[in-house]
Amino acid sequence: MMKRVIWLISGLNRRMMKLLFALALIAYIASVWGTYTNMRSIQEHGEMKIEQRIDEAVAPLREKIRDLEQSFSQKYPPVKFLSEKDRKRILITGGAGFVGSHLTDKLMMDGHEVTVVDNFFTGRKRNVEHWIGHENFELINHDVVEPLYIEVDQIYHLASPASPPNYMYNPIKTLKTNTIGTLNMLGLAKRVGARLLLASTSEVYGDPEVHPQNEEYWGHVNPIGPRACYDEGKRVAETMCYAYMKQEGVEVRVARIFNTFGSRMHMNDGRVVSNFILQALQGEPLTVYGSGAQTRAFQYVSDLVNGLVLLMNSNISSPVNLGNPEEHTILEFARLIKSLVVSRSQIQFLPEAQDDPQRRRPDIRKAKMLLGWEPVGW
Ligand SMILES: O=c1ccn([C@@H]2O[C@H](COP(=O)(O)OP(=O)(O)O[C@H]3OC[C@@H](O)[C@H](O)[C@H]3O)[C@@H](O)[C@H]2O)c(=O)[nH]1
Repeated sequence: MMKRVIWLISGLNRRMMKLLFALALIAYIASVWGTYTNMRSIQEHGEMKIEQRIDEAVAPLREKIRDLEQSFSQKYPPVKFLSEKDRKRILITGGAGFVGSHLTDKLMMDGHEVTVVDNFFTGRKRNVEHWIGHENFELINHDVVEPLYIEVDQIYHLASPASPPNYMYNPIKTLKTNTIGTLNMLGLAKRVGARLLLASTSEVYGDPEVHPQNEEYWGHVNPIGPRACYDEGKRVAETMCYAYMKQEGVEVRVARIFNTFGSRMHMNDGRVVSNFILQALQGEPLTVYGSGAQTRAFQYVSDLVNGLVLLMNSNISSPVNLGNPEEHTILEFARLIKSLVVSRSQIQFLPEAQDDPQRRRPDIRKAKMLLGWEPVGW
């Protein structure tokens, strides 16, 4: 009996022990789970706080980005919509230069796709920066002395330094640009079937013996003088155009550009208009080379750009003068600029520049008759 009782008690004890052990285990698991969930909630709370702080810090940045995005989409000058059939793919070599950048503006605003190629020797990114990012615009840092492989319908070949101090600074480079560069662009025109317009110059007439200069005149150029790198470079560039036209059937247009002025001429350009304006504004002497009796006629850049576009889209393959026929002496220009700026500057006479053309005035009857173009001034 006693044994049975002891066995019962010990049996009960074993069950109790098991029960107690199970309860202890559950209590332990519950406490571990409790601590875990507690820690998680603290962590989640912390994370929420951090996220909130990040949100607070980023909010003004997000606003700035939104403002910037809005300003990006509004910053371009207005561009016409052209249908696929009318929209052309146009390459402008030297498109970041003085004339090139104004031409870029016109063709972009007319709704075309414009690719500007420039080596930034005299051109400046600033001149076309207002188009950067526009879907119709592309800017390529490239020297035309190297071949270029792109698909285009029209090529305005303007790449070359144009101011006498600039083109004389590195005559070999000027020659390479106007010879190899022009060959490369004519090769491109031939490959892709594009029409090419060459920006030639009144300098092909040299120091002219015919006045005013018409397109029939062959010119009077010193082939070994300091200006020859540009004058002869442009003359042979014209020769190349007509060789490609005759031999390869390339469509060419040749604009003989006379003296031009306007915005985006660089302060250090060295040509007479920018020199005189800068000198007059700074109260420095206006530097007249020689007696000042040599003559020029100046057209405003917007007139020139209109003429270039008209010529490109015409059927005139022979050279066309683009310039303003209103001729004045350089001394008259010096006096005019001095009075317009209301400057106290003196006029200083410096030695005459070698081979400086003495008289220059375009005969623009051809442009008037065939393009309906004449300068309207500024
Ligand atoms: O400070 C100056 C600068 C120039 N000049 C004179 O002003 C006249 C015009 O000189 P520019 O340098 O402006 O231009 P140029 O007419 O000599 O050459 C220009 O011709 C036509 C274009 O193709 C080119 O842009 C450029 O070569 C020249 O007689 C020159 O000697 C001055 O008297 N003072």
